[in-house]
Amino acid sequence: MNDTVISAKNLSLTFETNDGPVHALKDINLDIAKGEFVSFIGPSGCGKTTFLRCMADLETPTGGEITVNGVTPREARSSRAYGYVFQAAGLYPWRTIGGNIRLPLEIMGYSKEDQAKRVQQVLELVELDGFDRKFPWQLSGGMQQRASIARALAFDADILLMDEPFGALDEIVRDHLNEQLLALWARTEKTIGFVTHSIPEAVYLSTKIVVMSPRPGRIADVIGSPLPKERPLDIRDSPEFIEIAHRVRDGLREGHADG
Ligand SMILES: Nc1ncnc2c1ncn2[C@@H]1O[C@H](COP(=O)(O)OP(=O)(O)OP(=O)(O)O)[C@@H](O)[C@H]1O
Repeated sequence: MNDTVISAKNLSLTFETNDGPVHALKDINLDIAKGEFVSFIGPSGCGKTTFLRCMADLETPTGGEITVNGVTPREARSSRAYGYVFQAAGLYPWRTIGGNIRLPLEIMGYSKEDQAKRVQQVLELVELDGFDRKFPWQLSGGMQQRASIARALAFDADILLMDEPFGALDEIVRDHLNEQLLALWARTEKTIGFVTHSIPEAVYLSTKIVVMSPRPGRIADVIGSPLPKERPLDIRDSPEFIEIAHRVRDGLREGHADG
């Protein structure tokens, strides 16, 4: 059985700018299997966001190939294969939390009844039940980010692409959201692509960590995690965790040395 969900082969993307070409991605080869939690980590400008945007059909590669569920990102997008969570929660302030989550469902033409059912389901998944009538500004930053995850989950896509969703939050809130995201992933068995700058976050969440390096943006190391699926927060003190974190750090250092 072929369970590859995302496959990049010699994927490249060069932006033509006034200052000359920027090689945001060069010869990226990576397969992501169904149900994996894959983090992308690397210094600013190494192409993490660009890679995620290529998967989501928000950017067009200039070389190589990328498929999502065996088809082009464009086709996958029109079959609603993925939900996308941006760095900032990006909720509309004039819509309630329920209204924000409902928006993609309205656009997709779900019935009113189905919309209400799905909003309720995803609010429960992110532990925000009861908050559907609140406005975004009535919620904390962490709750807003959860609402934005709920919005990406609303149409039940199998793939969730998340671009540094917790970057702006303090560490305690982030820890809590990391735990909740892992629980949600375990429950829903979705395939997740996750951009982060944090080594502990990448190691805690992932089944696979992709270390990237800049100029040109490329993959420096791919680290499979031997950690069990069940991960209490204190797993971060275990020797296995610390060993993977070291390897990620080494990969990041090598990338910097090249630059
Ligand atoms: N639309 C664009 N036009 C020109 N250059 C771009 C564009 N988008 C990204 N880049 C450049 O491509 C490179 C990769 O950018 P990208 O945002 O993917 O990096 P990143 O690893 O996600 O960075 P960060 O961690 O800061 O978010 C950078 O040099 C960036 O300046």
